[in-house]
Amino acid sequence: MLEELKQIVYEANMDLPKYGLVTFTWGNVSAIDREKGYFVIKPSGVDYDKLKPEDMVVMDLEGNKVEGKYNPSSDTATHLELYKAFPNIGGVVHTHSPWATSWAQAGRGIPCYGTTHADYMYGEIPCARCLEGKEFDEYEKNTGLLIVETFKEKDYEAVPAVLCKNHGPFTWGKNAHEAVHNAVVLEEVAKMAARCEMINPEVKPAPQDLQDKHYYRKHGANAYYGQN
Ligand SMILES: O=C(CO)[C@@H](O)[C@H](O)COP(=O)(O)O
Repeated sequence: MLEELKQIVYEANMDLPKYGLVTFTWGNVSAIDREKGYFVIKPSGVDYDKLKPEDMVVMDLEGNKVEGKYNPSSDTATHLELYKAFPNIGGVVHTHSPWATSWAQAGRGIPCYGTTHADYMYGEIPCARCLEGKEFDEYEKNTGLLIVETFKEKDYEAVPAVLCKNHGPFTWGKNAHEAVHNAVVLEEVAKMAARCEMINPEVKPAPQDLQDKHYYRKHGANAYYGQN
């Protein structure tokens, strides 16, 4: 079942080590078929160099495993909450990519310091707070709900990325390939922003007109946040 989507998710997962976003098994990609009501995700704890397309795990939208010899990724419940809350996304990525994870561990969102950031993400990339107390009882589900809460006043399509404090980044897109692309962009932007602050600790975000111009030029007339 869903063999084509398994192949897509397998290839997207293999892009994570290809772009230097993961070490060992520290990451996962999924994609959803909303018409069929299933999503496909990487299996938990399987080394990337041993992964095969047929190893991908098929889940329903209640979080039940439908097909697959392995357990689904430990972050599956987070992916599911994002699919439920963000209707226009088709793929989700989670990694521990070093620069984005460093911002997450520092508990800071990433300001927009330049055009590379502005071309892909509108304004600051937020850092969601860390879970507390009993919230850890349903860790992965509540991580997803916390991301959704963080985007209550933000356009998830204009900022397809979030940092989870003391954990790491999640990105999304209209499909798995775009979600991986956004994960690569996030890591590069996180690296540049950290170095920018090292070079000039007084640095300020890029002028709003520059941010608007670059985001608008790439995403079209209705792209400005809040002007749709
Ligand atoms: O955040 C974590 C663990 O801290 C997970 O993302 C793992 O790094 C990947 O887990 P699997 O996808 O292999 O279950």
